[in-house]
Order: sequence, then C-alpha cells, then structure tokens
Amino acid sequence: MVKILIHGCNGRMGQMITGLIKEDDQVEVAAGVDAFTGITNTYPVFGNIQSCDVKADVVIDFSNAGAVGGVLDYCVENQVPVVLCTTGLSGEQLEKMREASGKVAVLKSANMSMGINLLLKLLKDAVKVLGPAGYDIELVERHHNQKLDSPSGTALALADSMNDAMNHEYTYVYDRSQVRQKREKKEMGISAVRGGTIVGDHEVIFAGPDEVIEFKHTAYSRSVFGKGAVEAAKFLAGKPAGMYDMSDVIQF
Ligand SMILES: NC(=O)C1=CN([C@@H]2O[C@H](COP(=O)(O)OP(=O)(O)OC[C@H]3O[C@@H](n4cnc5c(N)ncnc54)[C@H](OP(=O)(O)O)[C@@H]3O)[C@@H](O)[C@H]2O)C=CC1
Ligand SMILES: O=C(O)C1=N[C@H](C(=O)O)C[C@H](O)C1
Repeated sequence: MVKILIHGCNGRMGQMITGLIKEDDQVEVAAGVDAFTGITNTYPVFGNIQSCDVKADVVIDFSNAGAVGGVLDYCVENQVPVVLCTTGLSGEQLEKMREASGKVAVLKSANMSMGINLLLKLLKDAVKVLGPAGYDIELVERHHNQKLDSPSGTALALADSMNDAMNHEYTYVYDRSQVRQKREKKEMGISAVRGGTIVGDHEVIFAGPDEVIEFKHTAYSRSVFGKGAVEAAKFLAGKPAGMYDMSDVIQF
C-alpha cells in the first residue's frame, strides 16, 4: 500500500484526488496539508507542511507556486519523493526544484492527463514538418475564472516541447494585443482565456498558406489530471533521487 501525503488537499484537485484514492486499493491518504481548513476529511490535515508529523511514501502537490519551496524543503529533509503538479513556478522556484532533485525523486508535470502527454509527443513530429514549411504556430488555452497563473503550465509545456524539437529557434509572444507590429516567422503566439468553470482546453494551431491544421485537447473533468497524479505517485514511491516526468509513467 502506497501512503500519500496530499499537499493542497482541500483545493479542487486535492479533493478530486481524495475521491480517486478511496476507490483504489493500492494507495491510501496518510495525511493532507492545506491552508484552508473549512473541509472535514477522513484523514489528518495540517495547516502547513512543516507541522506535518505523519510519515508518507510520496507527496502529491497541487497547491500554489508560493508554497512549493516549503514542499521541496520538507521532501528533501524527510527523504520523501514528490509529484509536483502545481504550475506557474518562477525561474527561482524551478532552480530550487532542480537542486532538490539531486537529493530526492521529483516528478514534475504541468499536465497529468494521457491526452496532453500524447500531444507533447505528437507535436514534436508535427513541428518538424510544418515549421520548416513556414506554418505559423499559435497556442490558445482556456481555463476557469479561479486560475491564478497565465498562460497555463500546459501551454508553456506544449510550446517548449515544439521548441525543443526545433533547437529553440522560436520566441514566445504572449497575448498579442499588446504587440504593435506584424508577426515574425519564428514566433509562437500564446494566448489565455479565463471564464466560468472551464476545466482546461488547449489548442495548437498551425496556419499555413491556404490551410490550417489544429490539435485540440479538452478536459471535461479534473479526474484526467487526478488519475495521472495517482499513477505518478505509485511510480515514484521508492525511486532514487532525480528528475522524472510523465513520459516515465505513461509509455506510448
Ligand atoms: N499538473 C496538472 O495536471 C494540474 C495542475 N494544476 C495546478 O495545480 C494547482 C492547484 O490547482 P487547484 O486545485 O485548481 O487550486 P485550488 O486553489 O483549488 O487548490 C489549492 C489549495 O492549496 C492551498 N494552499 C495554497 N497555499 C498553500 C500553502 N502555503 N500551504 C498549504 N496549502 C496551500 C489552497 O488554500 P487557499 O484556498 O486557502 O489558498 C487551496 O486549498 C495550480 O497551480 C494548478 O494550475 C491543476 C490541475 C491539473
Ligand atoms: O489550473 C488549472 O485548473 C489547470 N492547470 C494546469 C495548467 O496550468 O496547465 C493544467 C490544467 O490545464 C488545469
């Protein structure tokens, strides 16, 4: 039985994972941590990770970029692997994560769903054909009105996946309305929409002469992220220090 500590247990994703773990007899929640205490859980909940004295095999973090430093310190100190799902991390926070991965196992992914992870792979092939053929690349993402970061971590991961395949030739242009000049060839435009309860939509548009090719992923429920996070936790428990990602968990 893999014992999981959910960091951000009372948030949208924390509650989704709580439900998924109940249905899975290979995992259990050892404890939760959340700044918000207005929910009663069947497991012990701590107000911050430093005060948590319950042992776990792995941490799943869906919280807030500002909280990730504390999670990494806890995981290094207690030698607990961590599945980092929180997005919007700064350069400094990412550097801290890389340092921590020298001492403990860290799996980071901006999107735990099967669909987006397949798309990350497919886009590498698409861009190698369509980029040199002169197709312009634009990404549009849509999320609910409570989301803190923009663009989404997934939009950046999709762009990075294509840019990695193209030797980092492209620069990113965010929300084009502020840019008062014509589009350059080696740009990827990234635009964010926020509204209502949209779970998460990502579109990658390749616009060429007289034709457009679009890749689109729509999440209809947070369960697609939650299931991936639980599988990642099972995979990561007991793993040696290092950086991991969802391509280690889902093999296509
Ligand atoms: N990788 C993936 O597949 C996915 C990633 N995400 C990312 O996960 C993160 C969480 O998303 P979501 O669940 O929707 O967000 P929520 O705001 O619903 O949940 C986050 C929870 O973490 C709590 N929290 C914030 N700061 C701390 C802290 N310092 N210590 C303990 N708890 C804290 C919040 O409390 P309070 O409300 O009091 O601040 C809240 O209850 C976001 O960054 C989101 O982008 C989301 C979905 C999928
Ligand atoms: O905040 C969210 O809700 C989501 N965040 C992730 C992101 O920033 O990419 C993943 C998913 O799209 C939902």
